[in-house]
Amino acid sequence: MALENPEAPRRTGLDEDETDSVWTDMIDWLARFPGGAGVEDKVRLIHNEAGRGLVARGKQPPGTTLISIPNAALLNLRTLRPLYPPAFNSFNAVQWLSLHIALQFRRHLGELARPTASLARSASSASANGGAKAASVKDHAPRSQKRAPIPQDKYWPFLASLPRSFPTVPLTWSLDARSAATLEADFGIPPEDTSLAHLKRQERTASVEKRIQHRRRRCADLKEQMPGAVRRRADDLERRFSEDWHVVSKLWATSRDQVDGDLTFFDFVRGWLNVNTRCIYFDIDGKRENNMTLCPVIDMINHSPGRTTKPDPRLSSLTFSAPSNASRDPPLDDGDELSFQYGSHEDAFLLAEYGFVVGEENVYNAVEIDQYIEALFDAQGDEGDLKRGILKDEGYWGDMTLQASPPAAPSWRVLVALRLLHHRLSAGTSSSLSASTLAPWYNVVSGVTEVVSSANEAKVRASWSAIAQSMLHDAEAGLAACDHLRSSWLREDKSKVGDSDAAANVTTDASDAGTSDLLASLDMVRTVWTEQARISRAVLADTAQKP
Ligand SMILES: C[S@@+](CC[C@H](N)C(=O)[O-])C[C@H]1O[C@@H](n2cnc3c(N)ncnc32)[C@H](O)[C@@H]1O
Repeated sequence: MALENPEAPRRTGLDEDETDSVWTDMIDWLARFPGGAGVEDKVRLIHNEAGRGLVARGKQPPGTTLISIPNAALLNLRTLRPLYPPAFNSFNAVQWLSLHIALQFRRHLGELARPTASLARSASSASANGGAKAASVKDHAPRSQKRAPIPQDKYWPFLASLPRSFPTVPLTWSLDARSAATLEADFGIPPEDTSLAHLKRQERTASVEKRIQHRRRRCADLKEQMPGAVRRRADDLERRFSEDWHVVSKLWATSRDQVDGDLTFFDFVRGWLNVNTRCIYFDIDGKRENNMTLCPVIDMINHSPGRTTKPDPRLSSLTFSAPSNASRDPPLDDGDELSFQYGSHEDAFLLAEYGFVVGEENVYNAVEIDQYIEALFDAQGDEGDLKRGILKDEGYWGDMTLQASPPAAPSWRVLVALRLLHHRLSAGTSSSLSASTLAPWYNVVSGVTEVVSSANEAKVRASWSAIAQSMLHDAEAGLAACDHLRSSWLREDKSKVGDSDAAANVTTDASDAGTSDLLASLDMVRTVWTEQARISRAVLADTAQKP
């Protein structure tokens, strides 16, 4: 769970008609809580390239409280615990919230099929400019709710507003790229899982099977185009997801008779991605990892890099206010979108965790060069290993980047590593090092001197410039591969539309094939490559200017 920045929330997007009724129901439900009325007095819901968002109703004076959601309407460990038997107490917040959403989706919505759900929805989910609304609630009509309510239904009017698919999140590509049998094996899904059984049935249904195969291929293509930094983060997210699924499904297997409901793998995926993209830091006096909450309405606020205004927990509510006089965030005029910074995150992180990118405006964008630097140390053999150990001991190993924001340059950590790399040790010192051998380097690290030596500095510069060149080369190859893939998808879709035109009563077309969400995803991957190229070029240009 990406909670290193306490202010981080997470994601969504819907079709307008459906959203509006779901939104109205949620606002009515909130009004039943003491302090929960008047949510729409100062804000209103909009739909834009980020999915849904909130804008100010009228000019809002600095510091005005715009939204105030009572603590009782927040969904977190504190409010969830009373709804479940003690057997579930061992769950952490992510696991419990994900399970709860999964059970509620299944109970109120029934089968949320994968991947045809995203196929059916995808055409309307991506905006004309190539952005993708994160998800839709229109995937499935709600089941009629004739059954008697159970305690766990308490938050349904809020949960009904949550997205049910996350087409631009790499975890979705990774799952959609696999067959039911592979998923079953990879995630230890029990054979009786109804969502997997549904997918297996679809795989055997001639009319759907082709589209599933088609999407599977494209998702595999998308995965292949991911830059290393996205891949690393996406792998990490998948590992966290998988661990939570195992913990929850294991306990569920022995305690399912204590709670009304059916847990399925794909519902859990949706629950987990909602938690990961929408939770807001909120202190419930628990372990740090559990200090998080889902929060109606405030979870509709989108991300803007650099904003300092954040959701603000008060004694009995979670609030969001117009930027204060002291803030450098722009004041809110009528129709201006509310936003805050989910964290100081680069696009690779935003894509892997939340399914969107910002592009050039993201001041945190940087190019990861750990692998390249590691290779340079490897090439020095024992001496390189020794130096790597020193960097680790001193806390300088890893997280080495080329940075865009000004001036474009390698990070301090890169300089520290490269200065040590090029500070050659005399023969025989590779097993034991005296302080004096390393003194010139330590002097630079501690700021006593600026460079180890001019010769060392020249080699350092040559290294980083070679690395930037290599990163630029990789980025250009990545961009070309994305463009090639895009053209081949479009060509393939065009020929499909032609085929279906020819066979007049065949309904399959490009939109059915889920083209727009995949294209939007590809554009996001492309943006990360574009940023890598831009930053590498800027570093090279800056290097060239220096004597
Ligand atoms: C907390 S929700 C915000 C509300 C969301 N837009 C919705 O429709 O429910 C976070 C999600 O919104 C979308 N999002 C947030 N900020 C964005 C941005 N600057 N650009 C594009 N999408 C954004 C992403 O899908 C993200 O995962």
